[in-house]
Amino acid sequence: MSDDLTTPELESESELAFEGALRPRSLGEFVGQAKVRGQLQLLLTAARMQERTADHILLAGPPGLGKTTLAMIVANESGRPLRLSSGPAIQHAGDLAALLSSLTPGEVLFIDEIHRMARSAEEMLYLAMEDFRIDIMVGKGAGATSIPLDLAPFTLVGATTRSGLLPNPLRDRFGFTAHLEFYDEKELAQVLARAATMLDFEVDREALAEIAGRCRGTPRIANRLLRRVRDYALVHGGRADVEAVRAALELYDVDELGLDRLDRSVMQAILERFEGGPVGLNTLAVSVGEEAETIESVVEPFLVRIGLLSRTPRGRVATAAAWRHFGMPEGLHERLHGGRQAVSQQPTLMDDL
Ligand SMILES: Nc1ncnc2c1ncn2[C@@H]1O[C@H](COP(=O)(O)OP(=O)(O)OP(=O)(O)O)[C@@H](O)[C@H]1O
Ligand SMILES: [Mg+2]
Repeated sequence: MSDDLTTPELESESELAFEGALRPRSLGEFVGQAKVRGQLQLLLTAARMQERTADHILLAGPPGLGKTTLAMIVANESGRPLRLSSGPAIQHAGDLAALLSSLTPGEVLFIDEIHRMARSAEEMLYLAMEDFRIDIMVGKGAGATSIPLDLAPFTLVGATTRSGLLPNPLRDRFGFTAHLEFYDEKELAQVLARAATMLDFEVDREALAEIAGRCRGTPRIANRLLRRVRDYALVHGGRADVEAVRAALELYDVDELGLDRLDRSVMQAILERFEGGPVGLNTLAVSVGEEAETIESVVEPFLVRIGLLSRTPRGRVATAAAWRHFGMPEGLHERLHGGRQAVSQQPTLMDDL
């Protein structure tokens, strides 16, 4: 399904195993994010020189950009064991107390989706991060007492796709926050070249560039598309060249901008049925037969990012780039909007096309 190919979230167990095999294991192998890599390198080196645990690290950014990978690299590079947990698994302060009190000195604790942890646990975590100490409540009501418990020093690595949802006191207790950015096409081509080598899959350089342009700035999608192209080359027995990439991805409804079927039907609805907009979210959702929530959180962010759509107070509006990409007659657009002024004039990725 095309939807599966282009969602940035992890799709299945088999994908998890596939990703595990391709994950870079050191900062040196990690492609792109030069700024974050430099910052982490410094932080880890300083900790090593002073023989202490590294500061707590928050990794923030959209799905599939390398947060889990970096957490593993932090443990690897500092030569410490890694303990994995996640926000949804910490539903009570007691869950966190059990986890924290079982850490060995210097361990790296990774809490994925940290914004989904229970409130009561968050408060316990503040103290733990700051003083390596927690207070355990014993008993109930008037007879309740708190027993302080010292913890082994540890490094917390938190990951979140929604850093805005983290309470400030928690955010402030991280010594360093890494904001991961979408990757450019050159970096994605490097991610792909590395993965192809590891998979022992021979693929033309131009073919890699062609895939890189279609993976929405996201290494996870890059690796996933590479897998489909590999299938295609295997079944059709030809070279893994640009033609094979085009044919394979056309089969899966991923176009040259990385748009999938739903992205296209949203854009086409705005252009064809609502004459380019503005159109309200709910009207739009009904017209393509999708939940408004899906359109808003899954479809629109990418369309906005690549400059096909703008969200205005009056509703969703197609940009000039959208009219060009979908091949609407220029004249029609002009007639409807009285010239280009009516639409976003911000320079976008699309303007390079
Ligand atoms: N900088 C990179 N260089 C090479 N491969 C990468 C890079 N970043 C991510 N990848 C690959 O992309 C895949 C997804 O990365 P990862 O699981 O770290 O993303 P994530 O940010 O944790 O996503 P989520 O928010 O869904 O948990 C991994 O298999 C990894 O191999
Ligand atoms: Mg992850």
